[in-house]
Amino acid sequence: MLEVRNLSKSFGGLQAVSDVSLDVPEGSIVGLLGPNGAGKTTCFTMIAGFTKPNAGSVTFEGKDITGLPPHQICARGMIRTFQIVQPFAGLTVQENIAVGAYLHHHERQEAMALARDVGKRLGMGNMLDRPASSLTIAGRKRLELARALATGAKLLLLDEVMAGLIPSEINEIVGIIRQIREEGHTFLMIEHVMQAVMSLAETAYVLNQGKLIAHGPPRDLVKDASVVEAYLGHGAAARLQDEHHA
Ligand SMILES: Nc1ncnc2c1ncn2[C@@H]1O[C@H](COP(=O)(O)OP(=O)(O)OP(=O)(O)O)[C@@H](O)[C@H]1O
Repeated sequence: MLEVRNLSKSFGGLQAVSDVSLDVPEGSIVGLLGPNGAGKTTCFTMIAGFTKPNAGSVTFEGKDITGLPPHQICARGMIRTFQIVQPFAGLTVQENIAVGAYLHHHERQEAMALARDVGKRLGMGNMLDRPASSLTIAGRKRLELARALATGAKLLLLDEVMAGLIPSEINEIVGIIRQIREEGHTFLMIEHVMQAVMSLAETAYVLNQGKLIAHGPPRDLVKDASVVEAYLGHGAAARLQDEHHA
């Protein structure tokens, strides 16, 4: 569904993303992992059209979308969410979800009806009339997912949707993502919460210093020496092995 080929981006002298290629098959959940500053968000901004790559291509459902602006990419069915959710504080939850629905439904009544349906599907039925400013962080994360779904997106790029949540809230969002996937959606997710990646993603790509260093099932990646070293520093894999044998 999504094919990223040889994507690169530099900021001044800093090579933030270097020759990254990845695939997201339809119906899958794919993780994008890596330590802070690895280049994950920069990849997202290029895939979703917020930043133009210096080189490489992005193909969505067989069509080249490299360099298209975000609203055109969104209209084709791919949307990104943001780590820090900033709803329109003066609007209700339903009105906030409707902001997404307006992409394909220009009549207020239709957009609001779709927003109500999506909100209910995501367990927000009893909060629709509340001001968005009253939502907890977990509520805001649900709202962000609901607004993304209301655009009619088929592929969702989730940027650290679990960040700032307590374990019970993480479990709730994991359940919601599973449900959305079963409804036929596809995900590429940046995520630091390994418990969530392990239980959701079939496969994940690991970036370090802008380059892809590994990819495969998350269960294998956490045992991969290059991945352990990227997160914990040079020599960490050997030290962990020694401690394990001691
Ligand atoms: N607009 C920008 N201008 C200059 N440098 C940037 C810009 N955006 C990102 N960078 C740099 O590019 C590198 C990759 O950043 P990026 O935000 O993509 O990493 P990340 O993997 O998403 O990190 P985190 O997990 O901390 O969000 C970092 O060194 C960052 O400082």
